[in-house]
Amino acid sequence: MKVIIAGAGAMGSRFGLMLHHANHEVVLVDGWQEHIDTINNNGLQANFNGEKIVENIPAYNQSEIAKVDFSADLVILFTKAMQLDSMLQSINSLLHEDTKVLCLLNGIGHEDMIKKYVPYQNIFLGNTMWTSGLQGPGKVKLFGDGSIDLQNLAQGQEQAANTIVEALNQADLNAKYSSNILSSIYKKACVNGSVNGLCTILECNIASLGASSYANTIISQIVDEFIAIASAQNIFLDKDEVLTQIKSSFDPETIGLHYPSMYQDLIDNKRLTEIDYINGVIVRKGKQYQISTPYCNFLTELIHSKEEILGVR
Ligand SMILES: NC(=O)C1=CN([C@@H]2O[C@H](COP(=O)(O)OP(=O)(O)OC[C@H]3O[C@@H](n4cnc5c(N)ncnc54)[C@H](OP(=O)(O)O)[C@@H]3O)[C@@H](O)[C@H]2O)C=CC1
Ligand SMILES: CC(C)(CO)C(=O)C(=O)O
Repeated sequence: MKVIIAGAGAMGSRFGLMLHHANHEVVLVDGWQEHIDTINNNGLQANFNGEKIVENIPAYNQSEIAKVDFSADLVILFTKAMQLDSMLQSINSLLHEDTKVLCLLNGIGHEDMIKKYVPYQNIFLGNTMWTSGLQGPGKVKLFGDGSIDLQNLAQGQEQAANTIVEALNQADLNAKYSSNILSSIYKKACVNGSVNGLCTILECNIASLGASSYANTIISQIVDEFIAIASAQNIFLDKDEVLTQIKSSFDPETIGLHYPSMYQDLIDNKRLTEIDYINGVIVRKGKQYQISTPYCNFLTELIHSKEEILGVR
């Protein structure tokens, strides 16, 4: 399959590398020129579960991708939420009528943005429990396991969704078709809404958060707020299932040693966070549905305060 990875940061690099290794024809697109140059000169270098590997994958700056002759079967969107609009503008001319576009960003509601650029029948939504971390331009550290859930947005595109699942599984990405992706996205957002903001404020990894005696109480309140907002939109979540998924992420054998992407953004790289697309969405929807969301509100305000203190905002 011919695949464009639109947003080749930590996660885009992981997916690009694994798909390329499985003989898919992959092109990486990103806005970070030093990263692009390093990949083109030295290959994409990875510490892959302790083993050093290099994949030679063509990489382009998003400002030049429109000139490239590459007719993709699949685009995987992996920017940060605040970069999604500009990436979609950059790749717009490469989307032909059959190009499927799969969104794997964290957060809620990205389909509203994607619909402006991509025909409805070509939009596929998903989420992933894979992790990744950039160690510098052209270098990623990959460990642990993960999974992907995805579904077609438009009715009648189930077969196309299953073709994407198959392509991802050829690369051992552990994908499965979801019959209720909106619920799955909310479930994943509960994980991010709990661990990303808290690990960033507390400056710890997921395992240390889980070991704190306060974690369960705080996380239970946050999850209640996500569930209330989801049910106001007829999206139903089982709280026990959600809490089990969150608790499984505490395990150092799964992703407990991972520092969430929000920590990587703010603490490691002094970049803005995606909080407005995770807990912030719950706060905004809470106002709309008149549902009180004090924990999400407080966490969103704390993260914005930290962005200000660190001179990022
Ligand atoms: N990291 C993870 O483990 C996981 C992340 N996700 C989600 O996947 C999506 C992509 O996240 P992720 O891959 O972590 O994003 P990254 O922060 O690694 O990369 C996103 C973009 O940020 C820019 N960038 C990143 N680091 C630097 C740097 N040091 N200097 C300059 N520019 C930089 C690059 O684009 P540009 O230069 O154009 O700004 C890059 O494409 C997000 O929605 C995230 O929440 C989901 C699951 C796990
Ligand atoms: C791995 C996980 C689930 C941790 O919250 C994530 O999505 C992230 O780092 O943003």
